[in-house]
Amino acid sequence: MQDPNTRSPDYWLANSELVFSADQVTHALDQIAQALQARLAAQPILLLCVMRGGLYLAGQLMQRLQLPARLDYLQANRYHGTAGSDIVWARLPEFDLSGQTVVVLDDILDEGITLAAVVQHCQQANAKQVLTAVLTEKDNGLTKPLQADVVGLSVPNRYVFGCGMDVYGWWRNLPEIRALKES
Ligand SMILES: O=P(O)(O)OC[C@H]1O[C@H](OP(=O)(O)OP(=O)(O)O)[C@H](O)[C@@H]1O
Ligand code: HPA
Repeated sequence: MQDPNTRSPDYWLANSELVFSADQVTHALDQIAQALQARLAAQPILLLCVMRGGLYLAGQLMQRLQLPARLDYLQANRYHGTAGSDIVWARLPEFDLSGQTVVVLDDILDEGITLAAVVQHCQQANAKQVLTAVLTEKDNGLTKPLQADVVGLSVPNRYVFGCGMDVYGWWRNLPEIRALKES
């Protein structure tokens, strides 16, 4: 079998199916922003983007949230190709989280291990409040270590990509969400 790392970006498009259109994603982004706005009112917040996948959601929400926000990021890597493993912390936030209202942003809550570890980090750094928002949650039937406060879209129990999520590094920039075909 061919090494998936050597596949062309077009291969992944051809071997996938649409799950949510760009319009559906836009609607979900509007709803995430509204839900956060309702919970936070005009409170100053620190947006904490979980790189790399959270970048798309963070960029979209920054255009929608009308409250005083600062931005920081961390990088937690857990997936190699389509398989999860232990978290490798490539970067921790630069801001002092102590006393802050932190809004953690990520592309997907799959097994929940990454988001739980990020929330734990914020709590250990004495954040005043930690809210979590994910663009998608995978409907995989697992008992997860946490639930996100705000979830945009529920995706099927398949490997999905687009809107921040990659398939072997490709297509984080896709404005729609697609799922790999089951072989
Ligand atoms: O709920 P979990 O099973 O922990 O999976 C979710 C995490 O997996 C992905 O990160 P990844 O490690 O692939 O890094 P990336 O953000 O650079 O794609 C994704 O961006 C989430 O952070
Ligand atoms: O289905 C997925 N797609 C992209 N990234 C992911 N990280 C965990 N699950 C996924």
